[in-house]
Amino acid sequence: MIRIGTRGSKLALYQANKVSEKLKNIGYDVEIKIIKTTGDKILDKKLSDIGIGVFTKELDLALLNNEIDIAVHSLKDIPTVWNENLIIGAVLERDSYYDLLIWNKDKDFDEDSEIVIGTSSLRRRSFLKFIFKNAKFKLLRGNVDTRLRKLKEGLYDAIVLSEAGIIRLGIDLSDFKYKRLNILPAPAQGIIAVACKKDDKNLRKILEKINDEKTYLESTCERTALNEFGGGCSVPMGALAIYDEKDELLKLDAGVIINDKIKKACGEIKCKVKDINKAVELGKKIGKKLKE
Ligand SMILES: NCc1[nH]cc(CCC(=O)O)c1CC(=O)O
Repeated sequence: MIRIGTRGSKLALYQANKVSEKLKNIGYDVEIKIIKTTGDKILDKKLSDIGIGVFTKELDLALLNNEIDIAVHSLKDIPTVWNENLIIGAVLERDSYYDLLIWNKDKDFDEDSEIVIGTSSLRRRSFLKFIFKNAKFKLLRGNVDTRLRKLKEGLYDAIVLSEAGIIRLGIDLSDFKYKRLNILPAPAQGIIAVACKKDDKNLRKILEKINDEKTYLESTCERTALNEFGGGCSVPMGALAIYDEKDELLKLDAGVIINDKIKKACGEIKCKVKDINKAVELGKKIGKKLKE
């Protein structure tokens, strides 16, 4: 029996169920345990103000205390410097990495409008300032349903959500208007990750069987760039790595906002899909470039 730990939100449960299905398909029994995290309890603050690992801490402890065997997370919620005894044992194939801007149907605005945009993410706010120069930003926390309800109630002119979250929840956006934003996603956005204890050799072997190698390579590259630049969720950094399997070429685009200016860096490296060291090398190089 593999005990899966997860947060209790609909999105988290969807993600845990997806991992559960994959494990069942290869012959394992699973059980899902719900654990509340600090990020679920504190709903009136920006994520960057609550601290690092707000969505993982309680699940990390449950892993270390052997109350669960694996924990399922959105990879973008796992800090790059995390816990030396834990490891990402598998990632699932990436879903959409786009951010969506969503607004009420009866509303019209353009890039010069003085609109109020709801988001709790420093990255989204910082990058969007360059598109909507006169926009004001208002805190928006809570699960995806709550956020859409607040938009409908008119508390915001528009809000930003990840397309992956919307698709996973099967949310019908036909009551709204929306478009994909042309901004760099959070490192590892749209990726479901499975964590386990580093010394749990048996479990790591099992997780290897459900791991998507291309996604693992890409997310390692993005997360290395974030780690090299430093700061985790408290820096407005976006990064997107894409591996072309035919050409065996890994490309990374990254950007940060510093003092209201966008700094961008990009690069590429030839490598095999299993060559994680090359992904680390490229991530470090681009992270360093951004720092200069
Ligand atoms: N910040 C919370 C969070 N963490 C992961 C997702 C969705 C899944 C993903 O983008 O990987 C979301 C919601 C959102 O950003 O709209």
